[in-house]
Amino acid sequence: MRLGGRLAAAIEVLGDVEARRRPVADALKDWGLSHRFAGSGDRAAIGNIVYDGLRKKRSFGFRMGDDSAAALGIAAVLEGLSMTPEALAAALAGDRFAPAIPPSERLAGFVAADLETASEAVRADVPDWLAGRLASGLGADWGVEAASLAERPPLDLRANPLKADRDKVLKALAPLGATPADLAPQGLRIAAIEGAGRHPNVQVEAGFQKGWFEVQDEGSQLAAALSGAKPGEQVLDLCAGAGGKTLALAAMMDNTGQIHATDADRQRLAPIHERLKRAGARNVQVHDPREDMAGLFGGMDLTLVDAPCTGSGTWRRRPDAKWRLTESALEKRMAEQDAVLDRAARFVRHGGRLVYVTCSLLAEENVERIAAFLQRHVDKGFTVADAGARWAAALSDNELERCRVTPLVGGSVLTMTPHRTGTDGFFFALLEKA
Ligand SMILES: C[S@@+](CC[C@H](N)C(=O)[O-])C[C@H]1O[C@@H](n2cnc3c(N)ncnc32)[C@H](O)[C@@H]1O
Repeated sequence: MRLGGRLAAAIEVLGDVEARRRPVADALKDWGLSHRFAGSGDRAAIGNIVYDGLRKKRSFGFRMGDDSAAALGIAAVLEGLSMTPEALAAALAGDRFAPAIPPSERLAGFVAADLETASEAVRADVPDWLAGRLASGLGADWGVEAASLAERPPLDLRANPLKADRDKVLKALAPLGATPADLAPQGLRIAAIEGAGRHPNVQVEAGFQKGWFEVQDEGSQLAAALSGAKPGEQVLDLCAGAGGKTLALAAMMDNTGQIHATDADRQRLAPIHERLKRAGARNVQVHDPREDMAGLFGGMDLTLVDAPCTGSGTWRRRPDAKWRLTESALEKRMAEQDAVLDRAARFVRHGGRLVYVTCSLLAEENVERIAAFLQRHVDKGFTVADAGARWAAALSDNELERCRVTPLVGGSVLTMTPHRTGTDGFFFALLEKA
């Protein structure tokens, strides 16, 4: 396909996402199924236009003076492929599959538009109703922080020391451009894609099949590392999902002690079995959601709540979620977070730790949930540990400023963001039970 056909396809998918308020991955998959002639390079290029258009939907709409699917697709091509309006017009000339494009003076207006005259929510590429909420979670520079959620993300991997050390994985993946991650000790990074490129499919690599590495955002790796899981401990991963953090914990514990992994959703949990096998993790017992786990009450050294959340910290990877999020969905997540924290508290032994993680940057899902938990459990002996000190102990001096540390009742909690930490947005809190 030439650029015109790719752009037309992207506009069709953007229209579908908008009209049916459906996940972008589903819309792209459907388009692929009904256009089997499109090769993998075409699909990647179409995907880039669609994702870029959704990431910057508001600022592109402002600069184009139009937020239709066509305007967003054209803006994404101009910016994503660094094309001038003239170069775009020339590339589409004579292409019968190309969409109509606005007159060149309007495209010149897009290039010259001054975003400084736009509202902060437009500059940050977020819905208006979320602006104040992001500000209370991220502080005065929330606009810059939120805008970084509209950039293309890197592909992050975690070497699995149960099977291979990081140097070995780096060597194997050097041809794919993998480099050591900045902060996570086992992390590797393949930079964000440029132009019409695409990330390599690392899951077909022999090293992946042999369990040498996993795909995991560096923020998720750091959250697992900060939990301080140690060999020999009893650990409960209560919201294990497909096991991203479970696998990281198993490696930290060097396959000793015991991790109990479960999730409310059997379908989400299902892939964990295959992943554990491939990673060589042998200290994990997976519990069906229907199982009665009362036998573990009061027995865990570490209970991890990787809570269900709005996922606002992952908008780089799932930009459609940013526009679909509603206040009622946020309230529902908050109620789930309270419920799962209350359940988790029952498993923590005296002297044990309760770790709460979200991939959200909204204070309502983060620091406010911890504050509400402490109020509900005022007589249970939970205190907030100094997560900032844990971060400082784990990283070198010049990296201390890389995450946001918020003091909270005698301790502190952490927020990682694409802008500061170069990771997805994550919140981390650790409570200790006296
Ligand atoms: C952020 S995801 C977990 C991701 C996973 N830990 C990882 O690292 O790959 C949150 C998970 O919480 C689960 N969940 C939601 N409510 C729950 C509850 N009340 N108890 C346990 N799990 C729950 C969801 O099914 C979902 O899989």
